[in-house]
Amino acid sequence: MKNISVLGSTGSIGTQTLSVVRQHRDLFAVKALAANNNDVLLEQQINEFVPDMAVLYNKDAAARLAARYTGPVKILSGEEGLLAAATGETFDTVVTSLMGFAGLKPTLAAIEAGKNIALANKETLVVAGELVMAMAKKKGVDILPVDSEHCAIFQCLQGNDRKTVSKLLLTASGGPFRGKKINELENVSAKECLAHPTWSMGKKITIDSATLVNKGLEIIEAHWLYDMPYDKIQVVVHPQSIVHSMVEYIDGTVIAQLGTTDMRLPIQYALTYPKRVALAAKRLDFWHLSRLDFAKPDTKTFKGIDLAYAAGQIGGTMPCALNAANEVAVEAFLNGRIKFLDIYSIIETVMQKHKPVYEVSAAALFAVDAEVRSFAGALLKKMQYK
Ligand SMILES: NC(=O)C1=CN([C@@H]2O[C@H](COP(=O)(O)OP(=O)(O)OC[C@H]3O[C@@H](n4cnc5c(N)ncnc54)[C@H](OP(=O)(O)O)[C@@H]3O)[C@@H](O)[C@H]2O)C=CC1
Ligand SMILES: CC(=O)[C@@H](O)[C@H](O)COP(=O)(O)O
Ligand SMILES: [Mn+2]
Repeated sequence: MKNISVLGSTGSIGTQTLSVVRQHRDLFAVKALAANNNDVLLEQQINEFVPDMAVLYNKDAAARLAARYTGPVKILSGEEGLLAAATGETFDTVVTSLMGFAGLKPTLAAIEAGKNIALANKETLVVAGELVMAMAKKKGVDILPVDSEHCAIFQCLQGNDRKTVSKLLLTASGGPFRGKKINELENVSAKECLAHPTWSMGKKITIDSATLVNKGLEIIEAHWLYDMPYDKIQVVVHPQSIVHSMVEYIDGTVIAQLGTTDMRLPIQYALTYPKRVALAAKRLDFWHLSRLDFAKPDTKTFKGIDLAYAAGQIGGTMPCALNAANEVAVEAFLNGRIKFLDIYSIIETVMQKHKPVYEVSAAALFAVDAEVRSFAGALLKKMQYK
């Protein structure tokens, strides 16, 4: 039996993690749940899974829940609660399915407490990859990738000598605007951006897919997870999202992992590795799969990939600055305060201004994140349209 904590249980990855648990009550027990605001869904999850503790980061939401809940589960709130849900004694694995930089502190705390990490929160590795991987190694804990591309690569690497890898090939759907040119992107709406062609996901990552910043974040994530230099990580546009990623070896062999667009597959693999267990879900039907297409990404129009390569290669705290700028810009875009292409301008301006620090401690990262948010907030005031 694997005892798990799910941070971000009410979100896209969190709810799909619980769907995996529902299929395998004999394999998994949920010991902690954490979310931010959604007290109604969290209460349903508490009643269904009866964990030891449930956390709402937002104290008002936690107070709402505590006022009506009369059962046995301990209700906690705020950062203290979130850290308890990352480090509690009754679970050994933490699924980090929170969105954004908010995932860093609980992930570091979970690793420090010796928990294995099923990592969905890619921002953690983007901002603190070196720190997180070193800490995990020191503590002897596993960082198991949930992100579909990284889970695919993880599967393609099984049984082969890492020294014989020549290239990681990260596939990208290309997002809802694949094939469009800059002038066609100027006035796209948040609604159009949120219509991802192949995946159903939370809002922030869906906007990141439209800008291809998601693929940029995934390049940095792959760099740290697989200790791979940036010039050996290549992005390939694959609009069908069936090949989830590939590994090329020194003899020219390419191993790919294929599957449907169902995140329960990588979530489950991260939770059962090294075992594979059944998953009741749709299968690929190769008789009716008419084609698989591959192409070079248009990095001039969709600058997310090159911005991330630049941030990764500069190193130090530059990826942290890129991430904070992107989080501020995406939120502003979703709130109708800026236009789609402004997301790139905000990231570029922040990266031009940021002086990276190369002693990357957790404290340095929190300082950079706060500083960039404040600077990007000021930029927004100058450029917002309403
Ligand atoms: N969705 C997907 O298919 C994929 C997602 N990922 C990554 O997984 C992560 C989660 O994405 P996704 O599930 O789409 O995001 P969602 O926005 O759907 O869900 C985010 C979850 O995090 C919770 N949350 C946010 N902030 C806090 C906080 N401070 N404390 C506690 N809980 C918090 C939210 O709670 P509430 O509901 O109460 O607001 C919600 O449960 C991201 O890093 C994303 O990049 C990676 C690959 C695929
Ligand atoms: C499901 C998943 O892992 C997402 O990160 C997905 O890859 C997004 O699709 P894009 O390829 O459009 O970024
Ligand atoms: Mn992905």
